[in-house]
Amino acid sequence: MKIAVYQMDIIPGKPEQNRKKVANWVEFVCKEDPPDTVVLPEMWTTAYTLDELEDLAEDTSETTIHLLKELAVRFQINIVGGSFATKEHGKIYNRAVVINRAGELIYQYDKMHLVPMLNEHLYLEGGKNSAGIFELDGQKMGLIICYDLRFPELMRGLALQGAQAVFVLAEWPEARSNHWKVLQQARAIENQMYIISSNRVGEYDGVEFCGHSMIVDPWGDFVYIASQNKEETVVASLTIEKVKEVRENVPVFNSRTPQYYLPH
Ligand SMILES: O=C(O)CCC(=O)C(=O)O
Repeated sequence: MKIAVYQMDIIPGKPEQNRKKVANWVEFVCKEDPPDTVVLPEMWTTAYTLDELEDLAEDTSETTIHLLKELAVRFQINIVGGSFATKEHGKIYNRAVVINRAGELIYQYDKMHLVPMLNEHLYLEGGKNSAGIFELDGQKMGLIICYDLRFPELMRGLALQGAQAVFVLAEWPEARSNHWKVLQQARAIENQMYIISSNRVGEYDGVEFCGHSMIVDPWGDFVYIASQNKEETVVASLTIEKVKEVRENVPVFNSRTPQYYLPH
C-alpha cells in the first residue's frame, strides 16, 4: 500500500481556506503516481483555536466529510481524513474519519484522552466509544490522535484486535519532540506493526509544532521521517507481510501472560 502523508501548516480558524489547501494537495499528489491512501493531521480545519470552536465546529461534519468523500471518489483513493472539531448533541468532539475509495465513511473515532496541559476538557468532550479497527484494501488498521500516543494500552488493544498498521494524527509541539519520536518507535516495536503519523508544522499561539511526520516499520526502523519545520509530503509503501515476519521472528504476542500483571 502506497501512502502519502500531508505534513501541513494549518491556517488558524479558517476552515474554508484549509479545505482548499487540502483539496489542492490531494490533487497534486494524485496527479502522476497516485497513492492508495492519503493521511491528514489532527484538527486540520481550524488548528487548536479552542476558544473559537463553539462557532467553528461543524454540526455534523457535513462540509468537510462531503469534500473528503468527493476527493476519495474522484481520485479513487482511501483517505485517513485527520480530525476536526465536530458538534454533536451540543458537545464538541475532536473527531477523526476514514473514507474508502468508494467514498464511504467506514470509521470514525473521537479522541479519548484530552490534554490536561491545554485544558482541553474545558472545550472538548472525550470520546466514549470503543476504539476499533477498520480495513483499507483488505488490510486491518487503527488510528489514534496525538496525546493518545502516551497510552500504550490503547495501541496494544488495537494490535490485539488485529491492526497491522496504526495512524497517528497530531499537532505535537516542538517542546516534547523527543517523546514524539521515541514513543512512535516504541509503539511500533512493542506491537510489531507499522506506525504512520501526520503531524502539523508551523506555530499557533506561541506554540511551535515539531513536524517529523513519519512511517516506522514493525522492526522500529524509520521508513521515512519528515523535516521539523516545513510542509512536506511523506510518500512510502507499506509491506504488510513484514508484520507477519517480525511477529514470527520475535513472537511477543505468544509470550504474553497478562493474567499475571494486568489488574482483573
Ligand atoms: O502529549 C503531548 O505532549 C502533546 C499532546 C497534544 O498536543 C495533543 O494531543 O494535541
